[in-house]
Amino acid sequence: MSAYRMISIPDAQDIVLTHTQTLGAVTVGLSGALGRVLAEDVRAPDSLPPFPASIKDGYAVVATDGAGEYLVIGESRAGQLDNVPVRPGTVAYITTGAPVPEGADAVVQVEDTERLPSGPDGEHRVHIKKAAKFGQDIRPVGSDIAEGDIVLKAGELVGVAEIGILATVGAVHLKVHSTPKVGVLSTGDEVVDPSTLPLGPGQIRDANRAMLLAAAARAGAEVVDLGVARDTEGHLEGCLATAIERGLDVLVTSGGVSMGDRDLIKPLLERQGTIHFGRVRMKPGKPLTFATLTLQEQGGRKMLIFGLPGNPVSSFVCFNLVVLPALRKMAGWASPELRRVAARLTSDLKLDPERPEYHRATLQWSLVPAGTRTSATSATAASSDDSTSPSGPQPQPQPLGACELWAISTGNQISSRLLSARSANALLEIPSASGILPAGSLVSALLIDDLGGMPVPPGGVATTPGF
Ligand SMILES: Nc1nc2c(c(=O)[nH]1)N[C@H]1C(S)=C(S)[C@@H](COP(=O)(O)OP(=O)(O)OC[C@H]3O[C@@H](n4cnc5c(N)ncnc54)[C@H](O)[C@@H]3O)O[C@H]1N2
Ligand code: MOO
Repeated sequence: MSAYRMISIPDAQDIVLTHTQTLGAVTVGLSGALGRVLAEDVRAPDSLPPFPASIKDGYAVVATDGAGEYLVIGESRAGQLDNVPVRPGTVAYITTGAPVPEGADAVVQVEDTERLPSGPDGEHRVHIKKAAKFGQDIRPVGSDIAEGDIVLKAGELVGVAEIGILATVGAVHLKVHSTPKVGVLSTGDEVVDPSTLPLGPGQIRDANRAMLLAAAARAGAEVVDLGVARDTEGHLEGCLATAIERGLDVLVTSGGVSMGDRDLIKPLLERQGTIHFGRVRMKPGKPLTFATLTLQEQGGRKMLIFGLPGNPVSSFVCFNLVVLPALRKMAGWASPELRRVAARLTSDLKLDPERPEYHRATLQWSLVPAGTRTSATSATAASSDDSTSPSGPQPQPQPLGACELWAISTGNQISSRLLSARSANALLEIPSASGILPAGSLVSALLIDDLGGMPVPPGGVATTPGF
């Protein structure tokens, strides 16, 4: 009988986030800001465009002049202009993005003009064929960004477009939240380096360390590979001491948290820190353990320790559900939880009467044609339980109907089978109950990957008319 009370998943997540502090701010250069959370508002020091700018290649004119033949008194090109004012009865050649010369109040695109032969004195003349409206094809000063505008707020995540926005406003030194330093340690005498070939008796290759290092790195963390701890108290203690010395914010271990006599993680954490929970009602991941260590010798700072179960899928699921939100909170995310969407099952799922299950699935967007009711039968017909060839409901021709996400199971969900996480972009939240959840049922799905890479259904996704 375990000494640890079994707690619910939301309680476990709350406990973790309560013990997680958002890290302070550091200054980084523009290219270092990608994926980071801003720690201060960013304002525009000047307007964009900084001058009235032409939207077209053409002629800068005085709108009230109307159509007719005009003298071209100069030109304004992006980056250089003649500084000759445009007076009524004259025009200036202008290129896209160039400053509209003083006196001009409209631009006529080159397609609505005809260049006339130069006169004997070499003067350029042009026939403006269409009268312009005041302000036509001119971007006024500050029409894209006004001076003093807050272009990005503290708490915003910097993505690719945000890098462009920051560059536009000249923000090349940025205050962003620090990202956590995360160490990953595997445990177990049977666990050997991935390069081992052939395997010795009883050995298995270390899948968790590489996977969890990758997961932490993708979450933006600075990662530290702590290797593999042998199943002895002494070696494990030594590994923990190294983790402390390395100044980690977070230590993630895998294995050694269950009920075996060589499952040494919980006893170690009990001796050196505080265990906040040691069992969670979830499948997979039941022995998930969370502890904090107060490091007196480092100013009393706290290190978070996640003892993930050794089964690779359990590690994968627990990382996503509890470690990732903690890393996000540390890095400044205001809402660090995984995002939920609704999806329909493409196949029946067997329910677990004891534990709610996080069923790995690949979400795929598809159309339900107008007038077609989603039913268990139609969904089952298109379902696949085979992780090697995910396929969903066939796309239907127009008209457009409801847009739905379909959840395609990755197959056998045993927690040793990491192939059940292959191509998974969601964890389906399947409540604990007896019996079968039929295909076509609507379930909630936690996103664990970018939906931009979701599979395209056989035959492609029907397009919107006009695209
Ligand atoms: N008597 C009980 N036994 C078990 C229980 C229980 O409640 N009572 N819970 C089971 C559940 S659920 C899980 S999950 C596992 C978790 O066990 P541990 O965290 O102690 O993990 P290990 O025993 O060290 O390893 C489990 C499994 O995973 C393999 N493994 C470990 N590390 C790695 C690695 N880095 N890469 C790849 N594979 C790894 C290991 O060889 C084992 O096969 O406990 C159940 N037992
Ligand atoms: O909870 Mo364990 O992670 O089922 O295999």
